[in-house]
Amino acid sequence: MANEAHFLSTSLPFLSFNKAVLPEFRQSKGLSFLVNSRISRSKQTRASMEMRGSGGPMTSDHSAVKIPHVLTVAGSDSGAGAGIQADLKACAARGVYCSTVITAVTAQNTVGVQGVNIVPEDFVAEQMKSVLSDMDVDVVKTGMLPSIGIVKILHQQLQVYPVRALVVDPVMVSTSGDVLAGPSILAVFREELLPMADIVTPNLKEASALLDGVKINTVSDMHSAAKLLHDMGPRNVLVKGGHLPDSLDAVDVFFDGEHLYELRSSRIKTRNTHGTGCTLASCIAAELAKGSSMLKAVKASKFFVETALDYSKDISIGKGPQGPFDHLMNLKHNSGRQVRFNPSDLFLYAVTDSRMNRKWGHSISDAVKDAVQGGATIVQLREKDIETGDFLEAAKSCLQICRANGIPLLINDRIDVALASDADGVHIGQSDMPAHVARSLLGPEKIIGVSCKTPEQAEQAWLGGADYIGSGGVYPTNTKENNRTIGLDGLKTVCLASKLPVVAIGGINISNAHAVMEIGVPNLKGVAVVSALFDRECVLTETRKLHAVLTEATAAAAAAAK
Ligand SMILES: Cc1ncc(COP(=O)(O)OP(=O)(O)O)c(N)n1
Ligand SMILES: Cc1ncsc1CCOP(=O)(O)O
Ligand SMILES: [Mg+2]
Repeated sequence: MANEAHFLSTSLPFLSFNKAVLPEFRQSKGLSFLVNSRISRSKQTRASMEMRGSGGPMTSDHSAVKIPHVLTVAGSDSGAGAGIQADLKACAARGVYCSTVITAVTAQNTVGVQGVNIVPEDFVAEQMKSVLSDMDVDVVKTGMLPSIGIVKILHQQLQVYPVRALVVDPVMVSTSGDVLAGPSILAVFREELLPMADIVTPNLKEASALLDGVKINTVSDMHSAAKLLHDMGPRNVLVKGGHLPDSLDAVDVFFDGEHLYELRSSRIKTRNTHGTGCTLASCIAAELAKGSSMLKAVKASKFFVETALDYSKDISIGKGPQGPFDHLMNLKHNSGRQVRFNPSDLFLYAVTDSRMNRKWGHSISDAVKDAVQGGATIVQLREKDIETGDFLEAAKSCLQICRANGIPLLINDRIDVALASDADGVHIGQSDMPAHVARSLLGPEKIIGVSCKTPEQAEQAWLGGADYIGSGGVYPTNTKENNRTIGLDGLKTVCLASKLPVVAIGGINISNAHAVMEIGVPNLKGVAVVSALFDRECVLTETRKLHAVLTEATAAAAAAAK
């Protein structure tokens, strides 16, 4: 294995630069030559392919699970902000398998591109064949295609091994301004690559280059460019306006041949934008591989990039002007988090209601004290009709009770009250500010819960950095007006789609809590209740009863799972 892993060497030149593009690359000093260790590699690959083809153990495994698969055909970025490395991270973040065909190896960092070494065309072809002949690729995404021959190879291979979609990011210039595919390649991009593409995603410079230098300075110019590019053959066009002068928003123009859409998102002020184009295209490919429509894939990808940029705006990697960002959004979101949220805290989630407390003559802090003593594992103050000052005072006194009992206290809707009282977090709904904005305001250590009725909302909550979701109304309720009931089936659908732990809410009480917990989905961690605890004379007794029911239900579920 050691000799096979030996890929870089100083002896044999693997390839000289392609003559057509040579002048456009900056020559680097002391470039390593790629050495040919192909013979033993390809033998091994062929051997394993033959084994699969002959119906060996791999092909007879009927229980195998198909995972959405993107193949990226792109260049390697040693700084790992863009290129193949960005594609791998983006696909991983979107839950999709990503295989790779490397077209060029670049030496680059946050300062710029110091060197480029193109992989020989026959070896690009060999990589492509290895993957496409063996693996069930759904979508191919292209990035840096540095020679005419490589574009032609892609064309041929996709004839032999058709895939569901081709996403073309027509990479020509890096974010640092270095040329990655020069003018000589434009003709083959126009004539062979674009007609094959299901979507092409140029930035303004690339769109202009593909359109013979036409000026694109306004959103209206972007509309015209999208239409002209569409005439070249791709099924869809996304012209990215990230570099549009004088624009407060980041506006992209999407054209599907019929309708033009302006897709806007807030412009994030950060130096960490290296690799956004690669990431966006990979994310679109990943969403298509999962079965999304094109417009939905584009919108989800734009939101993903915006969220990742927002999370990563303050990270510092490298000394140059263009830093990479954190695709997995962990550097800020998770690491350094001192008190990590424990999903089992969702077990018996008590949500207060001032109207009910008034009805029974309970103060908020007495009601919370009783719920905590009765076994509540987390408390949310949902005070819809009190003054801000009173809310803050209530939050401070309830916080003392909860802290003394080691129980988190969350504030419903009011991020300002959560910040001012130093509560443990917030619970926000779909009409409140997005989770990622709440996360920016609250920082990495606070708990954020989001109400979700659909798998899509659950995905957005996860992307936005939420810790859990609340899903319901499971049953009809009088506590929240005009609230759609999703039933046990709706709850189960959301739980199965959610990457976050879930607490069920809406009309849950001691008679039906067992049925809720019985749906048997591991990330359903508990129930959130208002009236079953607080619209009662004795909060302590009711909480104890519900705790007992939940304990019984969980024990029964554990026994059934054995
Ligand atoms: C745990 C939990 N889940 C859902 C909700 C509902 O929040 P929201 O949709 O914002 O509605 P209001 O509670 O604000 O009326 C919740 N509060 N807690
Ligand atoms: C706040 C909320 N969100 C969805 S249903 C609901 C009300 C739950 O109250 P109850 O437990 O009294 O039905
Ligand atoms: Mg709310």
